[in-house]
Amino acid sequence: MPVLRFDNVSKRYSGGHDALTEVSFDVAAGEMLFITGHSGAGKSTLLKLIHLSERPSRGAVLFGERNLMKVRGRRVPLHRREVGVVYQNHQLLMDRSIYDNIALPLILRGLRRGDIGKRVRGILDRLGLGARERALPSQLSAGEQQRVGIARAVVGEPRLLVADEPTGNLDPTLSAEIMALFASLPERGTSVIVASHDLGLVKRMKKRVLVLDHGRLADDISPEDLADE
Ligand SMILES: Nc1ncnc2c1ncn2[C@@H]1O[C@H](COP(=O)(O)OP(=O)(O)OP(=O)(O)O)[C@@H](O)[C@H]1O
Repeated sequence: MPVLRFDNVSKRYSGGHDALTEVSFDVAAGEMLFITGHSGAGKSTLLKLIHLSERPSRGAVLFGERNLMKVRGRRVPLHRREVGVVYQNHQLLMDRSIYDNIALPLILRGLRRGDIGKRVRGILDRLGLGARERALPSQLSAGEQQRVGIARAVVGEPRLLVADEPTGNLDPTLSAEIMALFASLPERGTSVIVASHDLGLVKRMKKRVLVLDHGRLADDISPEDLADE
């Protein structure tokens, strides 16, 4: 069963603008893919439908067997536990330490302190931030802050990670590092969807690419086809 299915999804914003039109695709468990397209093509809107910041106007978004149309009220935060989100502006709590920023989702979930410590330190070490856990976000570089945002999104071991232009502000070396980190998540059971308009980066990763054009799915390119270009 796919981890995610878009079934003929359209999204019209209240002003009457069609951001997505009849978009259908599946994401397999353990798959990583990119969504690309021009500015305004609908990439962010598509991701917002997955973590329920927006709702489709027509069609269905299925997360495993869950029809997201039916997820309302108290069930929204429960759904979001299974979907990690990485933004370009990582929205860290600037007055809390790196450790606290990453631990927060686990504290909210009521995990035991010992378990939280193990998980947070594990992810900090993997991201090369082990020595910085007591630092404040303002004491870190932009790339380090972005890694903290990613750590926070993956510390709860979500089934799906969605990232919206996650390397937008970063230099090529850091972008490559972050992409390598994303690419390592599927083997740990997390599927990954990355929206990016950086075509060079998307091509280098050699993953499946969905191309949006004015809200329509214009292409669904397999990694093999990318390699041939
Ligand atoms: N809240 C909103 N209300 C009305 N229109 C919106 C809203 N959010 C986005 N749009 C419009 O929907 C279209 C798709 O926007 P979206 O942000 O999904 O595109 P995008 O591909 O992510 O663009 P970018 O690469 O510039 O971030 C755009 O024309 C945008 O102006």
